[in-house]
Amino acid sequence: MLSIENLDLHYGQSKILNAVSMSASVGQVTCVMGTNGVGKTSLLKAISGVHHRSSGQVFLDGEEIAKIPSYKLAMKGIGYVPQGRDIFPLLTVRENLETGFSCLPSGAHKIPDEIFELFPVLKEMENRRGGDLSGGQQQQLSIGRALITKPKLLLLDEPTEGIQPNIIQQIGRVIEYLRDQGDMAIILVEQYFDFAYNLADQFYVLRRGEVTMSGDKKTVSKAEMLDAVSV
Ligand SMILES: Nc1ncnc2c1ncn2[C@@H]1O[C@H](COP(=O)(O)OP(=O)(O)OP(=O)(O)O)[C@@H](O)[C@H]1O
Repeated sequence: MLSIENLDLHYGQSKILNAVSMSASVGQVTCVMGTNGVGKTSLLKAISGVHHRSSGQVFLDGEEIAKIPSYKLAMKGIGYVPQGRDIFPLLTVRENLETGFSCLPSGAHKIPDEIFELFPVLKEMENRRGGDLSGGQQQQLSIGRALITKPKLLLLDEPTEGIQPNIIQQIGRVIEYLRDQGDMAIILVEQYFDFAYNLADQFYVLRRGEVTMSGDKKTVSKAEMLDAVSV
């Protein structure tokens, strides 16, 4: 459903991604792994249209999307949970969720019960300001807000960063649930190796902006994957 071919990305004169090719399929979690600063976030920015690639092609269900602005890509089904969460601190939890309505036709402006079933704390905190939530609660809100847009491709940028273990487990269960529903592709950028390994169906390892290893979890051992990430 997502296919990337020879993607280059620059910030000014600095080349950050070099000929990256990858794909992601519906019903699978595709993990992008790598140490700090290798270009994982930049890759998600290129897919979501937040920062456009310099060359290469990105296809969503066969349509070339590399030059489409991010708000239009959100309407086409790309849900983005950015690193740092980007919650609107002065809006309530409900209002944060409702910002996702802008991607939906006016008849569909309702928060599905499923969001509160997946993240009960969002119901409890519905009228609290986003800025008053803990980091873990904000992460759940950020994922919930992306799900409101009914994505067919969900991009998650380090959802475990700075989050307490019980919420990490809960987020892991939600990712598994979404994968098993079988109607979206999930790209998970993650540095927490065990979390990523447990969830991954396929993976790509980035190093200095290049894919140095990729594979299917069925054919690559955990030790091989860990070696590739740690180099
Ligand atoms: N807006 C920007 N302008 C210039 N350089 C940038 C910008 N954003 C990121 N970079 C640089 O691009 C490189 C890749 O950054 P990126 O955030 O994509 O890496 P990352 O793998 O996601 O790292 P981390 O795990 O630390 O988030 C880094 O060297 C970073 O300093």
